[in-house]
Amino acid sequence: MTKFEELNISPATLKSLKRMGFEEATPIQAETIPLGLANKDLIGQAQTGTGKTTAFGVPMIDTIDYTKDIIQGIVIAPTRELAIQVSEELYKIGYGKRARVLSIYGGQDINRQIRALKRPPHIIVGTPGRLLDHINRNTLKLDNVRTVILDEADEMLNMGFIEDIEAILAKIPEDHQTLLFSATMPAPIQRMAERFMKDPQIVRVKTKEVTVSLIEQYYIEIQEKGKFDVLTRLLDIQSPELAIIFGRTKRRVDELSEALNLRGYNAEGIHGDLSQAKRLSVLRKFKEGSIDVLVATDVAARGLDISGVTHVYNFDIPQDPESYVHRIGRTGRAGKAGVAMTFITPREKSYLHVVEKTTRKKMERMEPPTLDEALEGQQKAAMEKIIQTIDGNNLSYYKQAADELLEEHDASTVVAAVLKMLTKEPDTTPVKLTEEKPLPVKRDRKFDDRKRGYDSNNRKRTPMKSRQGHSHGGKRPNNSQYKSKSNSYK
Ligand SMILES: Nc1ncnc2c1ncn2[C@@H]1O[C@H](COP(=O)(O)OP(=O)(O)OP(=O)(O)O)[C@@H](O)[C@H]1O
Ligand SMILES: [Mg+2]
Repeated sequence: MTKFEELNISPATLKSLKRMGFEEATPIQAETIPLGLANKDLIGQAQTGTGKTTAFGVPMIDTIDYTKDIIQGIVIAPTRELAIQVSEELYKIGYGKRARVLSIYGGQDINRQIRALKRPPHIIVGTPGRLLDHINRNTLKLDNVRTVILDEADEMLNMGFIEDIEAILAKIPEDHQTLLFSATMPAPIQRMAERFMKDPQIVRVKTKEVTVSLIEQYYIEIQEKGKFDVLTRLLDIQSPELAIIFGRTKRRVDELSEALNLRGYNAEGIHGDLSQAKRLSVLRKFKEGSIDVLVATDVAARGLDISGVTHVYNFDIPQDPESYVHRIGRTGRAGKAGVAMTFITPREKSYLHVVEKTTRKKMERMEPPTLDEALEGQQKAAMEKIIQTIDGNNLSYYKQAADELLEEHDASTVVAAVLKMLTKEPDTTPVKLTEEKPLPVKRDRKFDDRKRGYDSNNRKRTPMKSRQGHSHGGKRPNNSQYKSKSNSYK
């Protein structure tokens, strides 16, 4: 492990990092911070949740001239929520230096942004479209920018933002430094990226696997029709602290979150058709834990860092393997463990293989839990609740009533009744879920799948042809498989 003190970081920034509670640099930080400080162009690839934001944030913060109120650094990110999150992290890293960081993104009042830009920040963080909008209105001047960061670079290039990015880069002086970061960097995208870099250093943290080893990965082969009941059983058995469920389309996300609410789960959806205010409020509630299930399209797949996400469910398998890597990477962050479950319809089996080939890791097959197993899981959760309440040791007020009950019934009957009350029995409230058509059968990965059909929010995948098949035997779930372990950076 490398100490931040060994990396040539300024004392003010070292202090900020301490304040953030970071003790040692993660491998990607140890490798890229010195290169970034030495003004090198670089491509940094490391697994999800391993601290890439700080890896690019520290050199950016430490190479700015704070005597000047001009924009010297720009970070481009694919989604609004990510732009906000990155700007917050940069603010924390730059706290010691009193760095001023501003995020500008679509869906927010442009006049407010224009007013904020009147006193230029040191660093601007934004989404490509809105940045370009300001450039075209002449409200954003980038002539003094010397560091450009593309976070989730592969996603932005893949999503067809290359022209926007090139138009932004055209407004920045030639001799700027460019840093690209992502957990995934497919070769064709990397070649495309290198077009606008100078002799980039490529830093790949050497690990066997693309995904984080602390994430247990399972798949369940299941017919489209059976997905929802199995999902609710899994939620009951696994009782995640916070869970993210990814669906393929916006309609899917709406229907799923409504269905989950009907069955008594505390869920809300997030996707690109919601107002920005709604997107932010859903995310805030999820972070605070006032909702514990977030249903999302891939708009939430990249970069978002929400502590407490113990489980990720791919209700629909993603269309490309990179998306899988990022989706499941919303759990298992910063040394914590996580569980990822992926539903695969028999027709979509080929996608499983494509994902496994890319991640170089096999997902473990799991049989859908039965109703009995779900009930057992519920009972176990109820028992845990009772034990926690006993440990809380605040029971004196209830003792007399307890003694009265015990005079008339034996102890095990009383406890059984309490368990029954605390157990959520199977709920068969009807829900509406439009069947999603399976993805087209995939033979090999040739990048033809890259021409994805995005809507105006650059999110929606083109719906494809459909068929269903059969499922067969495999491993049965048991509760121990579902538990997350906690761990720290080694
Ligand atoms: N040196 C460190 N020590 C401890 N925690 C850290 C350190 N660096 C970053 N973290 C924390 O790790 C978490 C993940 O960081 P970050 O979001 O930068 O990951 P990432 O590599 O960008 O992931 P993704 O690929 O999903 O975008 C954050 O909560 C961050 O605060
Ligand atoms: Mg990141």
